Amino acid sequence: MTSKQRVNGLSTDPASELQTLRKRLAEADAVLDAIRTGGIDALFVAGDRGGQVLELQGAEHDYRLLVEEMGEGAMTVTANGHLYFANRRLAAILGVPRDALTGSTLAEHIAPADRQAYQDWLQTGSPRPQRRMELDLLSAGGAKVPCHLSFTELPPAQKHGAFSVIVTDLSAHKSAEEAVRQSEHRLKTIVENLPIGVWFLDQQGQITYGNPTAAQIWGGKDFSRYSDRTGGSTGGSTGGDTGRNTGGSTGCGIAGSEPTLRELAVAPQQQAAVRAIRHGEMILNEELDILSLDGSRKTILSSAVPIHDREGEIVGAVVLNQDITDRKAAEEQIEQLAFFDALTQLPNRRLLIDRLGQVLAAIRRSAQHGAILFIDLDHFKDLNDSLGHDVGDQLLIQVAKRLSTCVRSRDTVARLGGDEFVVVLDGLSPEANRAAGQARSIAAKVQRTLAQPYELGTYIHHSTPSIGAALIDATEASVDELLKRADLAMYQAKEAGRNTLRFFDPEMQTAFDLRTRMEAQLREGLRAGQFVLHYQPQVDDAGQMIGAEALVRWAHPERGLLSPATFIHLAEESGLILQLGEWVLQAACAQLAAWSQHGSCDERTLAINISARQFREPHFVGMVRTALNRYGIRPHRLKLELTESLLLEDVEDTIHKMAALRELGLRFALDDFGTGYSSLSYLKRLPLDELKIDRSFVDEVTTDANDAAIVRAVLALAPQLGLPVIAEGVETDAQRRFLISNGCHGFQGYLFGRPGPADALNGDALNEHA
Ligand SMILES: Nc1nc2c(ncn2[C@@H]2O[C@H](COP(=O)(O)O[C@H]3[C@@H](O)[C@H](n4cnc5c(=O)[nH]c(N)nc54)O[C@@H]3COP(=O)(O)O)[C@@H](O)[C@H]2O)c(=O)[nH]1
Repeated sequence: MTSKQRVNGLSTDPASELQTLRKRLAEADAVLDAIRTGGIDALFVAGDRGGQVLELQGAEHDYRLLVEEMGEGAMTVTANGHLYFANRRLAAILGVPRDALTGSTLAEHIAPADRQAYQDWLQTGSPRPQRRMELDLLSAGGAKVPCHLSFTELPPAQKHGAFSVIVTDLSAHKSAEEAVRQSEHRLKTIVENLPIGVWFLDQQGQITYGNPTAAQIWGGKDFSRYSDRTGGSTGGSTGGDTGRNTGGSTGCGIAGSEPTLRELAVAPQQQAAVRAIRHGEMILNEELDILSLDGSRKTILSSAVPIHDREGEIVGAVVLNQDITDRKAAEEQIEQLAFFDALTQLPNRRLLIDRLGQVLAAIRRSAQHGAILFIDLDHFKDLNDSLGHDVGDQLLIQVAKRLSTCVRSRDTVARLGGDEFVVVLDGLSPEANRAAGQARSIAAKVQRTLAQPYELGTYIHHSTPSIGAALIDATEASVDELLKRADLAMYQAKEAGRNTLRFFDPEMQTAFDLRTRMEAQLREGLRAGQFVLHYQPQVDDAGQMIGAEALVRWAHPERGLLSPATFIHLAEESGLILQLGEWVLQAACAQLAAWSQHGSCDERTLAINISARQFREPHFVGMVRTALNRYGIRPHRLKLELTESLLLEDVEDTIHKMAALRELGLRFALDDFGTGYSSLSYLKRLPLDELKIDRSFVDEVTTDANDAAIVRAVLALAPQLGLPVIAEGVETDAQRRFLISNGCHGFQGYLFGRPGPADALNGDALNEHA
């Protein structure tokens, strides 16, 4: 900007002269100020012979430019606090035009709360000391602008007591600082509240920070105290290993010279932090068992990451600890439940199969032998039934303990369920005979040990085991097959009179293979609908058909029509009888429904055989009810044939189920009567409708006096029990006549008709023998 001012000559009037002088002095002052502040580039000095223009140049001009262009605000202030110069930057900071700043007081630009500090300095007598202050200035809109102000008194030659102020706007700096502060706060809040223990360690391994979770994990309230007294370094040993992978992996493990800390520690090379600091290793999720300061044992996951400075030097480490004690306990509990029997704590079937797999693999490598002992307690069921399951459980627990004492710790003792136990022996002789001898002597020991009396509460119990043994060799037999072999041998032991040992042999193997094949075929047969029902008539003494017995047949695709004698036993053992029995029930109901369509057959009853396993099924009653409803059968037309042994198996269950079925309207026949040991008083408790004299008595009833006597006795007794009798297996007319003469009115046998398809039931044929 260019402006020119003129200095005029003086007037001669003293009063006006004084006034003019004053005015001129004020103007001069203003000019000088203008020169100082850069408002003037050139000066016209008037003289007698005109005037002269003086250009303002040089250092002062440079300084002025410098002050104008500088990035800081700058002002000069009179001794009493009025601004007489402000640079562009200051005007921008305050948002006030420069002209408006000149003449204003500095105090009015300072926020009220900060004014006093400035006032105090202002009132210090001249020369004032240089002073720096952080104050909030006020912008034109009244907003606070955080600034740094540097006050410097100007040399007295310039203006007495005047001072300059350099103003730095701290807004950006402050908000950056605030952002950093907030970020730090956020981070700290996160770290303090993390459910993971976090440690910071310096290069000496001293703890510089530990969050509350870290303290909690290690049972210390304030871990920082350990860092004060350690004097320890990463190189220092901190104690020995206290157990399985036991160790301190945190800073306290490194830094501690405290006895308690020594207890926590393990060999330094095991400590994650030490390895991170010493070797720059990054360690992730090492599982460690620790002893924390409060004495509790914990399992933690420990990770450590080295911290580097800008030059890449390791200056410490950050360690993370996660307490997984509860998780481990839960995992162990799950494993316990999944792999161990809850009653005896022995390995269960699943774990046994796994161990057996390992033993088999080892045997294939080593050419040694192993053996499986399949142990079943004799008459265990009787104990359970008579004294209750609690007492039975006590026996099983004691058996489990005794078994474990009979074998080496490397052998496996498992409980399969019920009263079945399995012992797996490995490391037996490579020579088969010797290995069998070894297995035999261990089995004998088991037998002796289990035969000792048991104290079951106040009761002394005697129990014996039946043991099946199978050698494990390097052949291709699978784990399942090996188990089945031992199982089979155990059944042989049972059949041999119990309390004995039987070895699986090759003949058994052939039978076993056959059985396995048959079982698979049976399963397939059921799936493919290969079963049919044949019907054998039951007649009265006039030869009139009163009903029939349904007898299942297997239409085997290769072997033709098979008698149930060849497969019922296997179906029962394999459990397939449940499926087969249900099919028979449905097919019989369907047949009864079909007969209902023909008025003459409408009153026929149909007897079906029920196996014990089927009858014991919890859903048996419901299954029968469903079948009756499905085919709309009048229940009294269906007769269930139950054997004596079935009825005696679990008396209470039998009575309960029979009563439920009787309520539905079903009828019952006692099959094979005379072959068992039924007590008559007991039979009276059962809701029976009919006795079937077993075919074995009928067979020789005319030739064998004993059989004749038995049959007579049964026929004499039955009316007293209120039960009609059917004699089965009647093949000759002589047999029929004997039976009729002794009061029998129901017959079944080849004499009246062989079992055959439904449409072969022929009333005329029956009448021949009437
Ligand atoms: N759980 C189930 N068991 C069933 C079922 N079907 C049959 N069976 C049982 O299988 C066993 C053998 O039955 P099967 O070969 O059919 O033999 C029966 C008759 O054919 C035979 N019988 C009948 N009359 C005579 C005769 O005059 N002589 C002679 N030698 N045999 C004859 O007797 C068998 C009937 O026995 P029973 O059941 O005891 O009345 C057999 O035990 C059947 O029970 C089934 O579906 N489920």
